[in-house]
Amino acid sequence: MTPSARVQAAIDLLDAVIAAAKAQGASADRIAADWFRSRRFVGSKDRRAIRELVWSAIRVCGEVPESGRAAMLRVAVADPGIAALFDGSTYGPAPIRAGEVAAEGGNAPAWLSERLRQSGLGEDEQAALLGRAPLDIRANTLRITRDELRLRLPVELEVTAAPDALRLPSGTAAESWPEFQEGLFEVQDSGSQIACMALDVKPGEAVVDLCAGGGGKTLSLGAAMANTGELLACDIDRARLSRLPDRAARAGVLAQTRLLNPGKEAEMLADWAGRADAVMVDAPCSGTGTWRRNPEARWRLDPRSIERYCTMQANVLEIGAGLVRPGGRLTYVVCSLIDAEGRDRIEAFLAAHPDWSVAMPPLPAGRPHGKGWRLTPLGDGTDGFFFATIVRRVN
Ligand SMILES: C[S@@+](CC[C@H](N)C(=O)[O-])C[C@H]1O[C@@H](n2cnc3c(N)ncnc32)[C@H](O)[C@@H]1O
Repeated sequence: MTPSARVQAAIDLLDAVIAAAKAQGASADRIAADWFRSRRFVGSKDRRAIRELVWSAIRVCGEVPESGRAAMLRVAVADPGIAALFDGSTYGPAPIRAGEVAAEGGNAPAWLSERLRQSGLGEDEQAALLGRAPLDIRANTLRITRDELRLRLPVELEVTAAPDALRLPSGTAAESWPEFQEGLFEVQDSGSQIACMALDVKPGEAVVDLCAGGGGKTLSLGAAMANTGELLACDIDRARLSRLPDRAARAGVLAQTRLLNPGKEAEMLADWAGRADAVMVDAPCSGTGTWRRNPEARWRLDPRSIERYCTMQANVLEIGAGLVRPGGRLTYVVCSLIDAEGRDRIEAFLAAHPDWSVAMPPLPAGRPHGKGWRLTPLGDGTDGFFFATIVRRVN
């Protein structure tokens, strides 16, 4: 493909990504995968270049762009090399017309940028939410230590603040390595690893991961428990939870799973009521801390979606709290940096439940935020997280 044809291909793909974002359809990753699958003639170098162009355009457009062309024109504003490729050549984009308007730049839709500002994130912190994420892995301590793993892997690795984490360059295909198939490591952002440390689980404890999804945090908790005690992973999403048993088998983690019916969670967990030593509540959230991985997610949010997440978060926090024994603890986690979803949720919970108090263990990165803890891409090189560990008073 010529460089101009790559730009036109990126414009076409962006049109599909924008339409899906407006209709709450498939993610940009999914759309790109399907798009390339139906164009097998596009070689791997061209694919990489097209993806690069598409994701650059998604990153620079704060508001949902009118069209793929308008989005690519925003890239061209800052990059004369791209502007020159609007040359009208065969398969290339038509030349830029006098007065043709590029999509609006910025970090996020204006209302969302303002919510982040009110949550203490300035322009530089917001810009860092749109950087490129490295690939962090976690040595599976059931099988190997971080140092031993480092010696076995074929690449240069950085260590991060999380004690079992190693950092690889963005886009490394680590899941194709034999060491991954052997369960020696998991792919997990260092911030997520540190959020798990906040629950401080110990061998022999009875632990529930209430919103386990595909089990990213369950596997980390199982390793910290050295596979002793009880570990129950729950979710209301059958498809997500069904991925957990295979992952747990590969990692050698012993965990039970339980699919919950929405609205009947407490009933279906009656055997755990007031019994858990520790509960992880990795709540559903707007994901503003994960834009490095899926920057187009910011085009899908509106103020009502944040409210809906807050309602779900209050619900799972109550359900999780009902499982904790007197003297036991709960870690509430969101990968969002909007205070309504993090800091304010914990404050509201504590105000309504005087028998609970905050008890954060020492952590290797991040800083206090309200009654909890915050990690950010700019400050910590991790995804953005808010989390807080709270303890139920012994009566
Ligand atoms: C942030 S994701 C979890 C990610 C997962 N813990 C991990 O580390 O990979 C939030 C999860 O909460 C689940 N969820 C939403 N409402 C729930 C409820 N009422 N009870 C249990 N899980 C719920 C969602 O299905 C989703 O999988």
